[in-house]
Amino acid sequence: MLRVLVNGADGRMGSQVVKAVYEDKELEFVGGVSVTSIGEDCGELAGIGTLGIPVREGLAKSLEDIKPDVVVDFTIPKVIFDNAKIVMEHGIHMVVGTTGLTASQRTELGKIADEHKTNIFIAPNFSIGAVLMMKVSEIIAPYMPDAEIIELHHNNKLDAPSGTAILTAEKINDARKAAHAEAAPDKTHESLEGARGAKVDDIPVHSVRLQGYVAHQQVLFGGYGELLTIRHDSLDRKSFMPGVILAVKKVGSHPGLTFGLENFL
Ligand SMILES: NC(=O)C1=CN([C@@H]2O[C@H](COP(=O)(O)OP(=O)(O)OC[C@H]3O[C@@H](n4cnc5c(N)ncnc54)[C@H](OP(=O)(O)O)[C@@H]3O)[C@@H](O)[C@H]2O)C=CC1
Ligand SMILES: O=C(O)C1=N[C@H](C(=O)O)C[C@H](O)C1
Repeated sequence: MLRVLVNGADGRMGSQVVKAVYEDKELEFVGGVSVTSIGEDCGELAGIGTLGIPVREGLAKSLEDIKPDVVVDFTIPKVIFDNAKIVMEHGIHMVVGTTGLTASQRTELGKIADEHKTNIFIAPNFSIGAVLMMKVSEIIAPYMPDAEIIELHHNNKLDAPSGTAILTAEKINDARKAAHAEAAPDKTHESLEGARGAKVDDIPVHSVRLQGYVAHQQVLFGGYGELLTIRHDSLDRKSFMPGVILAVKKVGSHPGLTFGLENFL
């Protein structure tokens, strides 16, 4: 049995992960940590006890007390780098779903993993449909290099653009560069700043935040007299759980840093 601790256990994603770990016969849920609460062996999922200590200290203390095999983190972009560092310094494997890590932070975390002979897996999106949306976009990009991304999320999301949109744009950019394919120049002058979205590389990304959405993305490719649109919708956070559970089971056998769920499929 792999012993799993969930950081951000009472969040929208963390609470789903707690349930998914509970329900898996090969995994043991050994504790949950969040800002307001920290506890061991949450018999009743909602009843995590409070220690009343700062969350950073709370994470370190729970690692020392509980000694999990794997920590899954779904917290907030501001703290994820520190969280991952603390976990790996304790020699524990880490699965990161929290968005916001830059490429250089990921590289640094990879080095820390190597130093401590522990493994870290990071994925901006754990849903199979989103992974396929990115894969298909990579395949299309050399043939239709003009692309824009619209990502649509619930209004409580803290970051924009989404981690998925950034990774999709990077993959499209890499694929069109490798094929020496170029997008048409953008001739538009913005009379209102931001009208053309944010640019990841040269790819415009538009972020929508509205109550009612969960997690959605459209990748729009334009061609000569034609359009191709790829759309993915996560309608329920359960869509991320098979990917999270797979990562928890595989992280121990993949040394150092692994980035992206496609590496485990
Ligand atoms: N990779 C993927 O497939 C997915 C990634 N995400 C990403 O996961 C992250 C979490 O999303 P979501 O569950 O919706 O967010 P929530 O706001 O619902 O949950 C955040 C959790 O983090 C805790 N938290 C808040 N501040 C801190 C802090 N300073 N230190 C430690 N923990 C803290 C909260 O504790 P408390 O409740 O006590 O305040 C809560 O448990 C986001 O970055 C999001 O983009 C989301 C969906 C899928
Ligand atoms: O905050 C969310 O909800 C999500 N965040 C991830 C992202 O930023 O890409 C994954 C998914 O889109 C849901």
